[in-house]
Amino acid sequence: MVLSPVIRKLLHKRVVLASASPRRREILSHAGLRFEVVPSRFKEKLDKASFPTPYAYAIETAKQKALEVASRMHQKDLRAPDVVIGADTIVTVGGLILEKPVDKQDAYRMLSRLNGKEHSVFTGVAIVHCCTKDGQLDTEVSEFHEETTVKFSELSEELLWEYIDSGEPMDKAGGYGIQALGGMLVEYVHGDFLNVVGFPLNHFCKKLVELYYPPRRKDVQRVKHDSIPPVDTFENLSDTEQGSSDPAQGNEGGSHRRAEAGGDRGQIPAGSQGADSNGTVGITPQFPAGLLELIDGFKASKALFTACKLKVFDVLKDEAPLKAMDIAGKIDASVCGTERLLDVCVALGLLEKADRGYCNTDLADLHLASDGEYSLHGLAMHSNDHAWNLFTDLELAVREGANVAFGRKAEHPVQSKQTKLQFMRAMHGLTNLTARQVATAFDLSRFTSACDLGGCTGALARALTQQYPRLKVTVVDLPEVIEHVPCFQPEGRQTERISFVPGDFFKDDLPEAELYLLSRILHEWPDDKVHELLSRVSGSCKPGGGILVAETVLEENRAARGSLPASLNLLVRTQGRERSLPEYRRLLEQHGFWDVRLAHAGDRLDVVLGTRASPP
Ligand SMILES: Cc1cn([C@@H]2O[C@H](COP(=O)(O)OP(=O)(O)OP(=O)(O)O)[C@@H](O)[C@H]2O)c(=O)[nH]c1=O
Repeated sequence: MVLSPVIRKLLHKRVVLASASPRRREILSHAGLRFEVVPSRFKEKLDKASFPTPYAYAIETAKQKALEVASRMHQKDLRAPDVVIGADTIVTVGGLILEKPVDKQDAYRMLSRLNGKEHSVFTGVAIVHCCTKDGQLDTEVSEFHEETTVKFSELSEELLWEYIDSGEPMDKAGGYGIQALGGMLVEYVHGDFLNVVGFPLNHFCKKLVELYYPPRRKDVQRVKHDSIPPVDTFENLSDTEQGSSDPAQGNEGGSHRRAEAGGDRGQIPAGSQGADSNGTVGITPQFPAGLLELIDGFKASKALFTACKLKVFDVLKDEAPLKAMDIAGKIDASVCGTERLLDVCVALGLLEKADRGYCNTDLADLHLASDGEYSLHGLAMHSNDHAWNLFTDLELAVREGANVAFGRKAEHPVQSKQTKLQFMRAMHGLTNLTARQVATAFDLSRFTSACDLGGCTGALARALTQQYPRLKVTVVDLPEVIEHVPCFQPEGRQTERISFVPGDFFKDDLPEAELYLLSRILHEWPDDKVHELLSRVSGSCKPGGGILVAETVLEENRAARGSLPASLNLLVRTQGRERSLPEYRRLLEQHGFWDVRLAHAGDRLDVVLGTRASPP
């Protein structure tokens, strides 16, 4: 359960805690936050003397920890998380800053300094909002610190050494852990206890309120005291779109984000304030810009699809800058229509416009032109030509359920002749973007043979053979898919360790392999077919062999990161569905796989690995 709506603001973002501290992880997960943990590699050795105050040092260290993780993840995934949280806790006494002791003697020196005295514990926190623009990482840092005063009792040498010998002091600032044995050393605490433990949760929530519910202009005029509400009013904050839900887009937010259609989110629209007879200003809701963006979302998608279909990004990849008139000539379209479409693409961050004409952004060059390893042109076209039509029947699919919809409307993505190449293009681009992360989510070096069922163009097989020099991969897919595979072979990069076998994994014998791969396959099928397939895999897989399932795994409350629209996609198109980890675990265990583990493989994909147990 999440008590604070402001924590809920982060639930649909990819949040990363840049810390190895188990205490921070525990405090934040108890608060209901969902996040990944990526410990920072930033070395804590900034020059303390160069900071005006101890907390300035802690804040800077926290910031560097978070920025290191943001930039590492951005380099690795080509996309940074939405929010990275870094923290640093220090203890100060008599003008000295104490961090974690390096050995027992150091712990003794620290504890002796604290013995019988008051000291301060500071935690600096950095909340880094990230966005990727034209392939570059853009960050916006919010930071704060919290101070707590702690007094130690007079402690004997014997007690100090006994405490040191317990091993507790070694990974803790100041050489003690107030939450455990160290609590016995403490006479009193003034301030936030959790701040001493390593994370000032209360101040963190206040900071989020400040970021996610920026004060409206009229409130700023009327409220003289601190505009951040005390923590006991968090529950009163509405979770509807009151003001910016994204600090990087709010009034105080970063200039790096696009301006909102519909105006400044933090402003009250003209004419919406009314004074009553007492002269009190009435409360009018803020302009729901986020909601309008959602209502208009389909128009933005359609503009992107149309520009892809008309090959605008291909034209501009070959030759740029070009004026609207020249582009219109090349794509055989009207000048006025083309100009409007191009301007929308500029507003969507897909094109750039200068005096000399329009150019692709890096994003469009990389992903929206139809060639290139990481092109998503095929996916955009598949969405335009198929998903779009199916979604017009979403209401029907919701009313009647997937089973009914399947019989009447759905088609297997590769069954229709006209669509199979386009579908292959869509899958190829998408798989290329995630294949390396799937291949490296677990160490698969113990396997020497793998079979990729429904492996389509072999994009995952290629990443696997690149990663594991001993591995041979057999790709099984329908004959009409395999027939087109040569169109997708990157020149000069064929490998003898990949073979393609035409076949139907529901009917034909599965090739022998130590590891079976099912990437984005299981979600396509209803439960009975999933059982049928897993039982065939289980029958072919020898004890000790493995099964690797790449899917978007639903979080506990079924809200997967950014993948909810995809689950509707399955509803309108197939009888399949996304599943949670317990569901995958149960499925695999039912078919004789044990030690089922999960790893994330980037933004929208997870990997589940199971090992074939010996038959009883
Ligand atoms: C005073 C006190 C500190 N701590 C721990 O001390 C570490 C501080 O070190 P840090 O450098 O801020 O963090 P880290 O553990 O190195 O992790 P990282 O964030 O990766 O740098 C954190 O763990 C805190 O909980 C306690 O557990 N209890 C206490 O009473």
